[in-house]
Order: sequence, then structure tokens, then C-alpha cells
Amino acid sequence: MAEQKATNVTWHEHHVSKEKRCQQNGHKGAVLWFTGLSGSGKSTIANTVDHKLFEQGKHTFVLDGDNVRMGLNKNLGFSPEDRTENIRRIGEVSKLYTDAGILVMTAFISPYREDRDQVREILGDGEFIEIFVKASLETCEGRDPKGLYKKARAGEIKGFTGIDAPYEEPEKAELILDSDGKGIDELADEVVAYLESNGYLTYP
Ligand SMILES: Nc1ncnc2c1ncn2[C@@H]1O[C@H](COP(=O)(O)OS(=O)(=O)O)[C@@H](OP(=O)(O)O)[C@H]1O
Ligand SMILES: Nc1ncnc2c1ncn2[C@@H]1O[C@H](COP(=O)(O)OP(=O)(O)O)[C@@H](O)[C@H]1O
Repeated sequence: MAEQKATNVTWHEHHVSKEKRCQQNGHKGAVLWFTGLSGSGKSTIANTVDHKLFEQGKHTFVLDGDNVRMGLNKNLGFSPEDRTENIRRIGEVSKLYTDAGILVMTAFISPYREDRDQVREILGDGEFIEIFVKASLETCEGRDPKGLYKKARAGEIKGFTGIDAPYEEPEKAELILDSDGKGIDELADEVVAYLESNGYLTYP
């Protein structure tokens, strides 16, 4: 857990509470935390869910690995320490979105169980929905849309997740998506159905 460095800082309560924002939005705020190997489908599925919910008038947003790494986290690489800091920052940002009453989808490999559990801890009960996008290394390597697995196999990228860096599968994911066997649209529908049946799409 990162230490608080600054002293003499005081927490400010917002005049408009999270509850009031959720009431106005007509649904809860939560983090849909997609995790899985590169190429498993995190980003595509998250964006499809985003689109489906947006069409229903829900307040949503997607935080995506590559995009965040070009801005907020441009000073981080792929060492274990940098990945941990990457996930910590994304966790804090997604908490802010949740406080704003938004359904935020994150699409990061987030290979370490402990890092994902830390994010779960900083969020309120039921606000962290871990979604394991399950696809075999074979499937992901077969897709290889950016040619990164090929480079990793050739030794041109070191420490690539699934090749020579670990991926720790979730043990208590709220949802497991079978991305080896099912298509994007069907998987996105499973996520929306989960949100519906667990009361996320209404408030209170
Ligand atoms: N060494 C290494 N290992 C894994 N991935 C790599 C690496 N180098 C670059 N990339 C590209 O960066 C994307 C993963 O970034 P993340 O921020 O999701 O990674 S992590 O959660 O911090 O592990 C990942 O994107 P996705 O394919 O969308 O997952 C890759 O395109
Ligand atoms: N379940 C699926 N069935 C078929 N193709 C998929 C599936 N999931 C992802 N893909 C395809 O695989 C590629 C990688 O998906 P992407 O969402 O970028 O993965 P990630 O964000 O996990 O790296 C994309 O071209 C996407 O269309």
C-alpha cells in the first residue's frame, strides 16, 4: 500500500453527495474491472458494454490501458513495481468516478492478484466488480492484433505478460467471461445482465 506523504491535508466533504448524484443518474456508481491477458478482449468488451449502457442513458466511461499509459501514467513501464503503481493510480481514479456516480470500466491486464485486491479494498462494498476475461495464451497469441506476442517470442520485448512475466488469475471474480468460446456481443450482454440482476442499473 502506498504511503501518505503529505501532512497538513484535510479531507473535504462534497456538498453534493454520491447518493444524490446516483439518485439523479438513476443508477449506482461502480467499477467494472476487466482483467486478463493482452488480446483476451478486455478493451473491446468494455467498450461494447460502455456503448450498450450509454444507449440506455446510463453514465459510463472507459479507462483503457494504452490510453492511460500515454497520459496519466506515461512515466511508468512494465516492471512489477511500475505495474503495481499503474494499477494503484487507476484504482484511485476509478474510485473518483464511482464517487461521481458513474459506471466506470477499466481495461488493464492488472496481472497481480494483490494489486487488484488493493483496489477492491479502497472501494465500498459492491462497488468493485472483478471481471476475468478468460482466454488461453494460445487464443491471445493467435489474435495478436499488435504483433506484440510475436515480438515477445522473438525476444524483442522482455517481461511480456504470459510469456516471461506472470498473470495471476482471479480467485474471486464476480464474473468470468469465456473469451475462447464466445463472441464479443454475447459476452457484453452477460456483463449488462449481471449489472441488471444485481441492481446496479437502478437507484436506490
Ligand atoms: N511487457 C508488456 N507486458 C504486457 N503488455 C505490454 C507490455 N509491453 C507493452 N504492452 C502493451 O501494454 C498494454 C498493457 O498495459 P496495462 O497497463 O494494461 O498493463 S498492466 O496492467 O500494468 O500490467 C498491453 O495492451 P493490451 O493488449 O490492451 O492488454 C500491450 O499492448
Ligand atoms: N471473444 C472474442 N471473440 C473474437 N474476437 C475477440 C474476442 N475478444 C477479443 N477479440 C478480438 O481480439 C483482439 C484483441 O482484443 P482487445 O479487446 O484489444 O484485447 P485486450 O484489450 O484484452 O488486449 C481484437 O481484435 C478483438 O476484436
